[in-house]
Amino acid sequence: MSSPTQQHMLLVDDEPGILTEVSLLLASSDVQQVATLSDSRNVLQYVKEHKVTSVILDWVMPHVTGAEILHALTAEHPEIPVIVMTAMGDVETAVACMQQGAFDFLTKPVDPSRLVASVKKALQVSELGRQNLMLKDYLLADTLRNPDAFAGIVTTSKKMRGIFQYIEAIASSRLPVLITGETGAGKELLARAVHEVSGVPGPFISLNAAGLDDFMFSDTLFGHKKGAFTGADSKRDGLIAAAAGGTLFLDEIGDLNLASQIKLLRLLQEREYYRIGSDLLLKSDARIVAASNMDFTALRAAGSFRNDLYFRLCAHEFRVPPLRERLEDVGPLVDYFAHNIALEQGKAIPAAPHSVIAALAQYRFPGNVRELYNMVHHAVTCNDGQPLALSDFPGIAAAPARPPQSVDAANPLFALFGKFPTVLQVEEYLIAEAMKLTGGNQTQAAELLGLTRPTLNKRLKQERQ
Ligand SMILES: Nc1ncnc2c1ncn2[C@@H]1O[C@H](COP(=O)(O)OP(=O)(O)OP(=O)(O)O)[C@@H](O)[C@H]1O
Repeated sequence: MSSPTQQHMLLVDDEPGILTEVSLLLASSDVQQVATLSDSRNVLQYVKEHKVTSVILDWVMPHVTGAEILHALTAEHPEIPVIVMTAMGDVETAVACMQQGAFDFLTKPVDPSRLVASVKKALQVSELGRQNLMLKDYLLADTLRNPDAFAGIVTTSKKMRGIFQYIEAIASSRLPVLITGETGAGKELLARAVHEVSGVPGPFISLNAAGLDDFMFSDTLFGHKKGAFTGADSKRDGLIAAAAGGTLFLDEIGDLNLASQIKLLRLLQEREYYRIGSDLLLKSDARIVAASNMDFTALRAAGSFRNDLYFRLCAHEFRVPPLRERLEDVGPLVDYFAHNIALEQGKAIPAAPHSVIAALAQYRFPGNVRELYNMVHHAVTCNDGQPLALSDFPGIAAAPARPPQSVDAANPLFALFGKFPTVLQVEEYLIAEAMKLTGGNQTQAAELLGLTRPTLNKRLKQERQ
């Protein structure tokens, strides 16, 4: 696990030898910022004056005992996990510690790997607690600390606003982020916002994993040594090296083959990798942000995505809602796109009448914001500065003046589409449902739909354009 930022451990023991031994052990295990105190009388004052994220506490000490300190800490700072360390390995002491709210109980001499595991867990819990608090503050205050990072994302949706706040809450964490959501919904745009908000000095580097076999993935991500294979005339640094100090965005991660998944898991766990053909172990500090439009529950159940990799990737996770779940964004997005496209084409900026927006809001947008952009591009290109008209949007029907009642209400098609759908709309709906049901597996989806895989693939590509 990569260490969370802003960690600050406090180690309390009256034996200086133990303080040195444990500090060295933690430093060699990537746990930085460990303060030590040998006089238990100073502990509570220290915690008051410093932002301590976790405490390791000796139980038997002169002056103030571990039990007294634990009691005070759990009462005044319940957010700080306390690990108790004692030579008294009896069950009664262990039970007393845990009942008083200790996070963990270790007996001396302490097993180093057990101690490191416990400390890392405590820091993780403390970090999650801190993020929860920040999240709560943000949600209650409804303000953004870094609005510029979201400037290019047009939205008036509360759901999207909640995502912006979540991104700010996890800004200082270096743990991976998993972004899910349908194609064209804005995952990459939000991944860039994660990068911007985190304020890291390095670049945002993007790699699309779709269609890459294990060799291509490894070569692109990790690079190769000169002479590693026929044609490797010179050394190549991979994208992970280019992302040093920054963010590596792995798009379409659900498509990654199983062999590459193992290599990515190693990178996430150890933050280490090898170039192809090289024995030299290299380190990476890039933050990983991954995205996919697939359903991970289905992929994991089918065995095509490793559980351990999934749990590493989703240390932080959010889903971008499809456009049809935030139809309030259709109007602002049409205005924004029409404005930009008209400027690009040197035309007067066309107005978008309410009737056009209302008609668009009836549509399901399987291709989401990308599809809306393409529609507006077509409309502005065909139009000459006049207000946009429904005829500029082929396939979009006028919104009914009044919601259809009586006969229509009983018809399941109306319940699904809000109006009688076109053949094209039904087809797109069926394809989207089949893809959802099969977790994005095109072969299985084609079977369900009674199509061949190439035909389905062609239709999906047409939808995306
Ligand atoms: N809220 C938004 N405001 C402005 N532009 C947007 C917004 N959401 C998406 N876009 C634009 O729509 C297009 C698709 O967005 P993006 O590439 O981020 O989607 P995606 O979810 O990553 O898609 P895919 O799964 O196909 O990779 C991009 O051109 C992006 O700039």
